[in-house]
Amino acid sequence: MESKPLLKTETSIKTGYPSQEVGTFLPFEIPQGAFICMIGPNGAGKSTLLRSITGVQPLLEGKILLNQAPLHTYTPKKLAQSISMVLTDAVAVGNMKALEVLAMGRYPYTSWWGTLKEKDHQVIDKVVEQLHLSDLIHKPFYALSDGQRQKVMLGRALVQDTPLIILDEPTAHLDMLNRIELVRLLRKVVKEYNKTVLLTTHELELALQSADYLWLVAGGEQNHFGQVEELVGSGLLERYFTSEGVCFDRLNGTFHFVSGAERRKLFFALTEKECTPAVKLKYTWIGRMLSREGFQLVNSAEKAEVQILFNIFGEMEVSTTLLSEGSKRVSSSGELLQLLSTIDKMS
Ligand SMILES: Nc1ncnc2c1ncn2[C@@H]1O[C@H](COP(=O)(O)OP(=O)(O)OP(=O)(O)O)[C@@H](O)[C@H]1O
Repeated sequence: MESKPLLKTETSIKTGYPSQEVGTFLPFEIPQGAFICMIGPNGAGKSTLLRSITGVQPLLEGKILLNQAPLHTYTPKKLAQSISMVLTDAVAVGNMKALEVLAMGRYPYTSWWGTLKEKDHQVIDKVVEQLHLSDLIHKPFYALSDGQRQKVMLGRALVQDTPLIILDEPTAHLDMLNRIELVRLLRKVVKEYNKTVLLTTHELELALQSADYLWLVAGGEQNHFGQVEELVGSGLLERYFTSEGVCFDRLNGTFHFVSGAERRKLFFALTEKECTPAVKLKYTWIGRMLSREGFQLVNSAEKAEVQILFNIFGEMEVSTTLLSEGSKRVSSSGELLQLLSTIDKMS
């Protein structure tokens, strides 16, 4: 049996401010137990939509239902028991210990005095165990690293024990390993505890690899919500990001950033089909680097202004009529980029 949606709209909604309309969103349904990544360019309206979903910014049109009830009918306490928010900005908590920051997550359940009961301590202890926070909780919050703080803030959201957890750019200050660790943790929260996690990110590949649903927020009417496979399959992602100066490789699920400046067409090929895996690997990654740098890789030498032949020793013969000597040999990606940049300046 289909479970009831956690969050839904019955009609289109409009987000924005009295001074400015920001976005229109077609009716959507967000299920319980889903991992959703919201992506889109700066200023497109992601934070505004999050503010509307958390009840901070009233909608200009339409209404959002949270567990079947309109959001505006929720008391602040009931809302805090339903939605938790993890912000990237530094939180002002003075000299508080990490444990005290965690415990703040229980405020929607405590009395006016904030006294914790047995049940509150049990919830906190469980989260400390789940997130392996025991080494951190007795340290002052300000003395933690960005990654450790992020983990404690996620812990606070879990302590708040809400069906919906919203995170605004949670990976912004994290290194690669901590980003992967955080995403793994969030997916665990979704799958094991049936929470719905909604986060904003500018890391498209990370979103594609981890999300069940994507929310593309491009502003105005250009907003789409759907399962990752649906959005990729329909070509929407490709169209959407091509216009943003990014090429999307549908098969690999990877993005190539296209530089604004027009760069040359290159024919980049292996001289021999049979070569060692190490040479193939170097060839593949140099090809990716060239795309990333904004060169257009074409599949025939006739269409290209520069030809780069990659031999079995990992060396590259760069030929173009623009070079006085006709061709030049380079062996590293750095040398290749330098030569291509020199060629760029030649016409
Ligand atoms: N309090 C406000 N009053 C009026 N307009 C606002 C307010 N806050 C944001 N805006 C405007 O709303 C639009 C959307 O901003 P929003 O912060 O939602 O974008 P965003 O997608 O979250 O951007 P980013 O990726 O840079 O965080 C922008 O044009 C912004 O200037």
